[in-house]
Amino acid sequence: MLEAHGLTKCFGGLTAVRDVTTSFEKNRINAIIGPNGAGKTTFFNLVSGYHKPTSGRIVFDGQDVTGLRPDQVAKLGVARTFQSTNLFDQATVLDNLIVGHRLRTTSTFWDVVFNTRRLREDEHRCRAKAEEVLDFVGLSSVAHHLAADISQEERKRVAFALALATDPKIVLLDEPAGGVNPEETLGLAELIRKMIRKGLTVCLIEHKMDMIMSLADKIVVLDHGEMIAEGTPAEIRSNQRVIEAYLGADYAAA
Ligand SMILES: Nc1ncnc2c1ncn2[C@@H]1O[C@H](COP(=O)(O)OP(=O)(O)OP(=O)(O)O)[C@@H](O)[C@H]1O
Repeated sequence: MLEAHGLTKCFGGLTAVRDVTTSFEKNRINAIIGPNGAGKTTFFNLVSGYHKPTSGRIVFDGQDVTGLRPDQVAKLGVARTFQSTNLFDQATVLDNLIVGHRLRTTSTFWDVVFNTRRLREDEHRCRAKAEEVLDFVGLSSVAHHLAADISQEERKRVAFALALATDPKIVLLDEPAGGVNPEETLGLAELIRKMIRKGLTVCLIEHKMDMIMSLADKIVVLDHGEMIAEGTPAEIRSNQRVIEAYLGADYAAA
């Protein structure tokens, strides 16, 4: 569903992603792991159009999307979350979702001035979508709370909801369980499984190895921008190079 072919990104003299070729299958949970600075977020930035690759190609759903803008990539069905979720803290959770969705509707300034039927229909659609995705991520009960008042774990769920509101085919999650406790991490892992049951494809970056090892169908390991391994969790945890570069002896297969 998503393929990288010889993907490379240089920032001046630094090669953040170097000649990465891999693919992520439809309706699977894929993970990218590796030490800090390995190039994981840069890989997401390339795939979602935020950075243009220095060389290489990206193919999504059979279509070459190399060099497309973020909005064009998003329209094709690629959604992403960020390590930290910026919300309008003085607006409710529901309003944050509605605003996120409103930016993608077709009504114009004049529709607002004349309160046209198109505007009212757009508003209705946005609200319905916001309520649907908040229900999906389990946040209906805090829909009317101010974003400033929700927990870190709830912010993570709002990030998922914002991504899901775009009706994506694949969701790229950048550290979805960063800064949340172990019990909440299990809850977020369950939510990711629910996304798969809904037919979505997921690719996540995460440092929480227990979560990744129990969740991922496929793991790609980056180190200094290079892909040093790819495979199932069992293959990755017994890979000597990965153990040395990142996992340490704790995760070596018994
Ligand atoms: N916009 C940029 N300009 C210059 N250098 C950058 C830029 N973005 C990333 N880098 C550099 O590219 C390298 C890879 O960074 P990246 O953020 O992709 O790593 P990462 O694996 O996501 O790390 P972490 O786990 O800490 O989030 C780092 O050396 C980083 O400083």
